Amino acid sequence: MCKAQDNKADNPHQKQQLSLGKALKQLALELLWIFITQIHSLFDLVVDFCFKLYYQNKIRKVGPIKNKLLLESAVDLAEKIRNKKVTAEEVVQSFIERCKEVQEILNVIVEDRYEQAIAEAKEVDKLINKHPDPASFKITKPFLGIPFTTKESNEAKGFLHTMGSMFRRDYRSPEDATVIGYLKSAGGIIIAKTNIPELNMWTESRNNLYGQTNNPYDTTRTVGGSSGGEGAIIASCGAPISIASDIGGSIRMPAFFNGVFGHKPSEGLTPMKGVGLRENEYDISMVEAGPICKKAVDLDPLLRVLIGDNISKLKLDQPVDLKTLQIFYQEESGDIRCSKVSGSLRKAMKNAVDHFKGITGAATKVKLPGTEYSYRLWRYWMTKEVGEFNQNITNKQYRTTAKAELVNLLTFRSQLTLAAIIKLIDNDYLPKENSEWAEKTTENLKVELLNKLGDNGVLFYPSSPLTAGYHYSAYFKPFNFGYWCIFNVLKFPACQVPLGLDKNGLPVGIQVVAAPYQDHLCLAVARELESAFGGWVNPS
Ligand SMILES: CCCCCCCC/C=C\CCCCCCCC(N)=O
Repeated sequence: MCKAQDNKADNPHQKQQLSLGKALKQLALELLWIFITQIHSLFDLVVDFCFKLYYQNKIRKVGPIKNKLLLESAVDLAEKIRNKKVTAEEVVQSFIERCKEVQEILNVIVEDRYEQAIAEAKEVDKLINKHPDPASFKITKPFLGIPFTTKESNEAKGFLHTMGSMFRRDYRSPEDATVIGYLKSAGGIIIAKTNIPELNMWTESRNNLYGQTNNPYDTTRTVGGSSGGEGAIIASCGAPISIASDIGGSIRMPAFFNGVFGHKPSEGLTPMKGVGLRENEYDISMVEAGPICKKAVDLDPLLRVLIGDNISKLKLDQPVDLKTLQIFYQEESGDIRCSKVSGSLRKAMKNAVDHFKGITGAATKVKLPGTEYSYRLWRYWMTKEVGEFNQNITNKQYRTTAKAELVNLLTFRSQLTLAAIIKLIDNDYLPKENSEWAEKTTENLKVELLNKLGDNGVLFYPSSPLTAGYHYSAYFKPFNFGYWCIFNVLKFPACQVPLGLDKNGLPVGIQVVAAPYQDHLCLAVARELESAFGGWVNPS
């Protein structure tokens, strides 16, 4: 038998037939792939057309910015406050006024503490006036007098912490999440909390307590999730900086849909107590807290604050020579569940790649093995996270099921959002992922990407196949968030970088990914892309 096979392989005619068979199989697979993506694109077009019909003439935009302070970076504002060129009170008051102005259109703030924030700003001004060396606050309190917001799911003392769930509607936080405490210690003044999806588990920020948040570039569009309120408030200049969190794209997705910067740091850097329902600081997890801001210059100082003593794990002080950077880029994940990457987002990627080719002389196109399973891999690793969704969704009052909630939904008794019920269906009815396959595929992908990036490489990866969709349209494209969640699976740092607007006036951008603990590379590239393409664009 063996001999016969050997003979077969030795025969050049047979060899030719085998390779012809292989080539035909490859061709058939490629044709099938083209067919599926075309059908998918057609489906997306039809969905989009229907939503467009429904939402036509309903677009509203946020009003113009009259106060120039709102356009500045937090770093510049903090410097001006320290130099007494402007008071903390004036800065805080300016952002509060803007929050009130945009709230009516965006429905972004879920709770505020404007009066206390102004009182705290006055105390900051007193401190600066009597201090012999206010410039020294640059080191000890780099954000002194700077207003900030955070998502509803991050605990902040005295604020509601409902997680967007009817089951927690009266729960108030007795303490700050550790990261919130860090930013307060660095001089930040919390002014408000913003909207999220129920339990942070959807790609739009809508829930039964606070309703739906609108995109400042086009109010008929989503802000993304789960830090959707943060993306919208930063883009519309209601706050200069914010603290968000990301287990499946929750920093980068809203940053992308709202045209601002957002960084998910490397694994295990930010303390997690009080972020969502977490009680421990450094459980092994895909989640990280991180900054959202409209100016790239704010990413680095804010990241330093949020990681506390873990700063020694990063090389934030190491200069980055962009000319010697190795640039890799991938154009599609290859996941047939996802929409095809749109023309405007391909163009954004090409612009970024071409710009860096001009600096480094080269950029290498890649297709990483396993990105076609992004959602399935994330789904598997979610089973290793602390807490069970079916329990958490009722605030642990009882363990619910998809079946029970579907019955409740049909009899108008459900307290849950449709998004939460979809997640229950996914948990209860779709087949579990094979652990051996998931772990091996993750490991292969990780090794492959690590080998490429080393300690001086970055990967440009699409943020998403599509720009911000119409409200509710995410139900028809639930898997597109695979483009973000794959970097939670890998636990690599990833920075969302805005690259202007498309022809519909919606933000475009890319993700910049580096190997673990090479966050400084992501941030250096983000600053370069901002200076080349303009970064955040005023939505008004
Ligand atoms: C009709 C059943 C179809 C089931 C399809 C389910 C597909 C998606 C399920 C869940 C998507 C969750 C998206 C979570 C995004 C969270 C981002 C984050 N918190 O970092």
